[in-house]
Amino acid sequence: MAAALQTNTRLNPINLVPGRSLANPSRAPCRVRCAAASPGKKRFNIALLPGDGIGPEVISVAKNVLQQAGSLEGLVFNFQEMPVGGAALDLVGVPLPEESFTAAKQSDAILLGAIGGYKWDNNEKHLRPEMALFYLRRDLKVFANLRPAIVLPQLVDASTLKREVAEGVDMMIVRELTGGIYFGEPRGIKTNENGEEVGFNTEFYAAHEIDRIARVAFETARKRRGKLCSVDKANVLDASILWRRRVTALASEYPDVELTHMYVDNAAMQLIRDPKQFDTIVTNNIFGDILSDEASMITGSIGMLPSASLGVSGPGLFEPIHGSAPDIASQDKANPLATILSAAMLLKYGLGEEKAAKRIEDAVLDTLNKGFRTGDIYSPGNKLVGCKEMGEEVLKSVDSKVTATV
Ligand SMILES: NC(=O)C1=CN([C@@H]2O[C@H](COP(=O)(O)OP(=O)(O)OC[C@H]3O[C@@H](n4cnc5c(N)ncnc54)[C@H](O)[C@@H]3O)[C@@H](O)[C@H]2O)C=CC1
Ligand SMILES: CC(C)CC(=O)C(=O)O
Ligand SMILES: [Mg+2]
Repeated sequence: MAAALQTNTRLNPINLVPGRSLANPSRAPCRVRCAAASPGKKRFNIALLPGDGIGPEVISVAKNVLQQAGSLEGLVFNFQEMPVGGAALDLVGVPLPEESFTAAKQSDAILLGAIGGYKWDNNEKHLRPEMALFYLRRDLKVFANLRPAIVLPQLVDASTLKREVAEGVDMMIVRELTGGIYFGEPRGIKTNENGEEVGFNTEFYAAHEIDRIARVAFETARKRRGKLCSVDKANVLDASILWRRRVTALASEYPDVELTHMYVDNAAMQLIRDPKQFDTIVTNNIFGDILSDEASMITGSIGMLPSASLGVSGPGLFEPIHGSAPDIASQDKANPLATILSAAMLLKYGLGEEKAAKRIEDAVLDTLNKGFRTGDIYSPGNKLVGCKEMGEEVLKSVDSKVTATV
């Protein structure tokens, strides 16, 4: 049963392992010093950014799982919890306080819940909670966002697609995260010469931004099934024309990877028609945002999809792909598995601690095997649990695995 998630463990993307950064030498001495203080132990600083809505609920659960899996592998975590998003706005009036950013930047890895909520929806743009996400991603320079979408055998029936269409789906969406229309200039709302208000954004990509995400995607595909589909809108968008040209030019460096191109509207359709045709997808910021939400439903729920955001140096940012789900916040209904699996990605991609990551992945599968389900992935015959209980069950599975092997 572990096979489905293990597929994931083959995905170590090139040398994008932030925990090994030479550009942040402060971390290496810490590990040496702490290892000396407690022999056999490695110590890591983890920034926890719970955020809003269901964010604090899923982070609290994932933190315990991370701590437990780590401790079984001799890892000691020093957690520093900081406010971001609406929580920070309420506390100090800005979505990303300097102290929160500094704590994140100086950490070995960051685990984030989710940001946003009705309360702040009418704030001016620079005072919207979501700006914290954009500042974090931009200023941490985490341009490569890996979003694995795997239909676990235990959850085939939770998929909204027919069993024969969903079963066996295992894809990796490589989303460009720090460019494109979410960051492009000019943008704004202004009044035009006719006195009418106009809103505008700019889809902007420089060649180097396309090349670096394409390389991550080629390397990722190379370690998987060797198939890369680049998704764009090159029939109408200039930025996509450049995107396709640059990705195509790089293909000769990866002769072992089969490159195809697809327009995003077709890709949205093909994901539902025949998702198994996809192995690795590379796409821009906005298309990756949308297609990964779509892909999540193939796996059963948006509450199942983790993500890793990586740059060439500095800490990685790990978060579920879902938002703050204000409609179910504070009701103990959230599925924490996406965040728990993000913690596994943190261990694997952020800290290079694959064994601890596998403990979490196995524990998630074990918990699902035992039939525990939150409402979003529930099907008759299983045991309906809330966020906390799901977390407790995963924790028990992390522990029982140890008991079994001792
Ligand atoms: N990374 C982040 O922090 C993100 C933040 N947002 C923000 O979150 C807020 C809500 O946005 P929505 O568009 O409603 O997207 P959302 O992802 O928060 O929720 C969409 C739907 O999925 C459900 N859902 C999400 N996560 C779930 C989980 N773990 N377990 C069970 N059900 C879950 C929600 O209940 C809702 O019905 C907004 O303020 C938005 O800007 C949205 C997406 C990402
Ligand atoms: C605030 C949103 C753009 C964040 C989001 O939806 C995402 O990164 O998936
Ligand atoms: Mg999104």
